[in-house]
Amino acid sequence: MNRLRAHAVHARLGPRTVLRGVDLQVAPGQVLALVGPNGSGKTTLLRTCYRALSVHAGVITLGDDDISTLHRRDLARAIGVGVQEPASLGGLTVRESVQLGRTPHRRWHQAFDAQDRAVVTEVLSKVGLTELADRDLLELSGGERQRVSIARALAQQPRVLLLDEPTNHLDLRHQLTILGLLRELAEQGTAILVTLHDLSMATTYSDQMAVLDDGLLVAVGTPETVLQPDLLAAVFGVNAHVITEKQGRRTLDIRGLANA
Ligand SMILES: Nc1ncnc2c1ncn2[C@@H]1O[C@H](COP(=O)(O)OP(=O)(O)OP(=O)(O)O)[C@@H](O)[C@H]1O
Repeated sequence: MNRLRAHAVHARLGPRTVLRGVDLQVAPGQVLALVGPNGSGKTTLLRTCYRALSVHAGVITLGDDDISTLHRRDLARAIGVGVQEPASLGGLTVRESVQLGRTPHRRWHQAFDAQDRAVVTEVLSKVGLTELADRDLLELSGGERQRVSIARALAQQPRVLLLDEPTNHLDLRHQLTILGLLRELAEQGTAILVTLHDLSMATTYSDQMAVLDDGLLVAVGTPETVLQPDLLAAVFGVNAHVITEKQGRRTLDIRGLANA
């Protein structure tokens, strides 16, 4: 029902074909990390998944529904999106901005109620923004803005969460907080598709990884099956391998550049 799936998706930006037949699915309870070099098409794939960009060919489905046929409000209720905040977005406080995540749950002109406010307060606390709740967005650092964007998506309480580089600009403590939150949400049944540049974090925190290279999906599976040394060298140009500890925890041991 809440499975998000890309079927043979092609996407174009201007004259360029950026996605070339991508098949991918993320199920409830799963964190799927989408990784790949700069320009491989990660953001583009994410954008097709929340209809910010139309597919050139193929289809994106949520359960049995083609997302292009869903009413905007139904799509917004089902899919939460956290992307980089534009720096110039001011005139709202952090709390007001996060509260906008509740909009799909309200009728037209219906005021936010006590439940909305409780959700917002909880989410602000989870991402460490309680102290900044009344600050104008213009007065935030890059990492703080990033957490506002994530908080707004979480306040939506979506069944599917799409996040583009959520750990960008975040200090290590906040990176671990956010990735821990994603694990918590997945355990509660949310389907999570997240783009990450940090392969180590992706290895440790995801259930599944998908590797995009020049618009093609070249591998999908658990981090240890996907991140084979040959793939890490060919796609990312690094000499690295996954270590699985006895307790099942995975880490990526990065030795350096592949040809060094
Ligand atoms: N407006 C545009 N017109 C034409 N090509 C574009 C446009 N925006 C991006 N591209 C190209 O599309 C390709 C995919 O870009 P995309 O942003 O999806 O990659 P990405 O994997 O998210 O990259 P990064 O890791 O650098 O964020 C890149 O080759 C990029 O140069």
